[in-house]
Amino acid sequence: MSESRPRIVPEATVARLAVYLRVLAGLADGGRSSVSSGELASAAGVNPAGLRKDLSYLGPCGVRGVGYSVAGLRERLTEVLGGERSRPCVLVGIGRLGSALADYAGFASRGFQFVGLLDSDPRTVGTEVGGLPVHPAEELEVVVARTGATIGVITTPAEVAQAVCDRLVAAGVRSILNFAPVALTVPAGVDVRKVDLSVELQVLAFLDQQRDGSAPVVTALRADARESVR
Ligand SMILES: NC(=O)c1ccc[n+]([C@@H]2O[C@H](COP(=O)([O-])OP(=O)(O)OC[C@H]3O[C@@H](n4cnc5c(N)ncnc54)[C@H](O)[C@@H]3O)[C@@H](O)[C@H]2O)c1
Repeated sequence: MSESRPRIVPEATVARLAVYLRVLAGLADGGRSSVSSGELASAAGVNPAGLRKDLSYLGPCGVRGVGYSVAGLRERLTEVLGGERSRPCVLVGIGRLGSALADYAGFASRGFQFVGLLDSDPRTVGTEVGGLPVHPAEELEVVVARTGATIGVITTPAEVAQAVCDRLVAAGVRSILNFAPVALTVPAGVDVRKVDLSVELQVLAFLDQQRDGSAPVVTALRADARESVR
């Protein structure tokens, strides 16, 4: 009985599955029909054993000696990651970063559609970014209810991010992507992912230091630890 229970996919694996999907989309655009595990692993920046372990969550999908069908694996990953459904997102804080995100067309092609933009600055409210009008921040609950947004993206200053998050959650949003440099507190049942480019840069700086032998205390990270920071 226990064999039929679905395996829980760890969050770090989900993030890597999304990277494989992006790599496969690029290969498909280039007209490729198959890819070896070595090539896919290298393009995704992981080791082949890690790739095979990650893909084992999808069930059988590769053919020994042939590799993976680009279309087949892409379809399976899309299905598992829920990318077939369009996900409506609201974006709060339409400043420099928020405007750049709202104006980026690449999210829609991956199934993430901005459906509502909100800002508290009267100079920004009423302007259009990426073809959408910016609504006053007070309308957050109305916009979430009207659009059925399921993901809230926060690009406000850190001081107000928790309050914005609380309002998104109270309005029924269960997935938050936070760019503000603050750890948000959310009730059980709500998922928060934090994006922090400075952490990524710090990791790169450390790996660079380690490569040239000037890392001060930790001289080597275990291979699996290196894997988990990617
Ligand atoms: N995660 C990263 O790697 C990364 C990179 C750059 C910036 N940031 C963070 O992203 C956030 C935005 O940065 P920015 O440079 O775009 O700032 P910005 O000042 O240009 O934009 C912030 C916007 O939020 C709006 N705002 C303020 N309070 C609000 C509220 N209560 N409700 C709705 N809107 C509100 C402001 O009017 C402004 O338009 C900051 O927290 C910054 O630290 C993160």
